[in-house]
Amino acid sequence: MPETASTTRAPDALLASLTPLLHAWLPRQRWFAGKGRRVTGFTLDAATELLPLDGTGPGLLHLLVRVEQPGRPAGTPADCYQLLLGVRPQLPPRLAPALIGRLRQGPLAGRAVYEGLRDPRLAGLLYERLRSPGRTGPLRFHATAPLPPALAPRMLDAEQSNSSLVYGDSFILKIFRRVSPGANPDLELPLALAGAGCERVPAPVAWFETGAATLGVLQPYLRGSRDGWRLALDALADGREFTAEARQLGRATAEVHLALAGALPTERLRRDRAAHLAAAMDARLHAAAKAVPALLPYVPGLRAVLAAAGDATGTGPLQRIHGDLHLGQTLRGSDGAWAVIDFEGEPAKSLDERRSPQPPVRDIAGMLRSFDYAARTHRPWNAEWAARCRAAYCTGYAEAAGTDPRDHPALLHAYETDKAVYEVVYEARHRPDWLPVPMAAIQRLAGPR
Ligand SMILES: Nc1ncnc2c1ncn2[C@@H]1O[C@H](COP(=O)(O)OP(=O)(O)O)[C@@H](O)[C@H]1O
Ligand SMILES: O=P(O)(O)O[C@H]1O[C@H](CO)[C@@H](O[C@H]2O[C@H](CO)[C@@H](O)[C@H](O)[C@H]2O)[C@H](O)[C@H]1O
Repeated sequence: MPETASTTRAPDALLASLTPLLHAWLPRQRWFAGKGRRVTGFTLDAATELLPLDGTGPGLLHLLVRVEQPGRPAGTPADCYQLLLGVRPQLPPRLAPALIGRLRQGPLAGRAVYEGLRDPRLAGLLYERLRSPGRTGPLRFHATAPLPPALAPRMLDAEQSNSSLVYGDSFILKIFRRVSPGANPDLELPLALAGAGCERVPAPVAWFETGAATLGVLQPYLRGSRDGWRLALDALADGREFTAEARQLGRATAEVHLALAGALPTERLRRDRAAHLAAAMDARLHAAAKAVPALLPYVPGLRAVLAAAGDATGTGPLQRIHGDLHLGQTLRGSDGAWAVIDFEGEPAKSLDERRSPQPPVRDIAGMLRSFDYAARTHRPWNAEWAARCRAAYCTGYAEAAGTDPRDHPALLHAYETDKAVYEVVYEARHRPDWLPVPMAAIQRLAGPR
């Protein structure tokens, strides 16, 4: 498809009219990463009309908006978010829950602005755009193979860091919400794994980007699969073991690690790099204790545990990893095979940090924490259930990778601690009711005070 110049006219006037609506709506979105800090203003990086706004039918406006908030470290840009806004003269009743507000000024005054992804007509248009590679204004669309036409869209209602649309139960499109310059690992790693013939990860079939940042990825939808978190909770509720599944999951993790190490550059873990990793954990702990003072009494005990990462040399090379592995990032198909999804890494970390080679034990620690999470959210608490899952997972990993993470217990503890610290901040920001879950781990990992 030839390039179509669809950058919106009068972007400043448009932003001025949208500003009051965004002030009220954006901070309430689950995917808004700047929670707890005031929003002081917006600036536009790009505004693209994927469907004209001034017609009698719906318009689709693609925005990359920077959100100004106080407390940003000097020299770092404001966070940039991707928005897909529907604009209609009248909003049909079925779209009422998607309403963001009505424009009060400017040439489009009176029109309703709404979450465009909730409108099947606009979500369908986005899919059709992905089917025909090419450019629209600053947006570039790519596809690896021809895609079937006209698949009915539905937006997922999962509590997510991004937003996803399922098309006809055949494909799932993830729209990244906070976007940063650089290849998003959620496109980069699945593409590399597909190239390496690893079948544990759904291979991207289309994506769009700006040349600087990845904006969305379309992958096959694993119909009939269930995620590991749900399956683990069901097993707990039914009083069932989950060790066979955990062991298979350990194998799947090892296969993904081996494929990533084969497909992308690795680094030898030298003493200075290990010291740097330990210092970064220490810095994260201090930042976390500042953000969540409940951590403060545990800081001395936790620091001692984290220091072990400084002696990590001799535990294998650094490599690209998943970066935020937990049960919710795994899907078990009807054939019993595990798949791994969402290679974006921890949403709060910078893209550079998420793309840097890491010890694979970080992922293992993430999954071990997840078994603990599942057991902790179930009543009565069943610590032994989690311990058996954790052991089975490590056994499975060792069978496929040839190295057992339990051979380096101090390192494993350090990474579990780092993950639990991350979780404390994550829960305090996003789900305060869940804070006791990682705090229980913090108490255990910090040892007696
Ligand atoms: N390929 C897929 N097949 C089936 N379901 C999927 C697939 N990819 C993601 N999902 C579902 O979508 C949800 C959100 O996807 P995820 O990549 O974890 O997004 P986020 O980064 O926003 O958390 C997952 O919990 C999963 O249930
Ligand atoms: O899936 P995301 O990339 O959005 O990851 C974030 O949200 C997760 C919660 O949805 C969070 O995971 C934590 O809670 C899970 C249970 O809901 C648990 O299985 C994980 O072990 C625990 O870390 C994840 O940390 C966060 O980055």
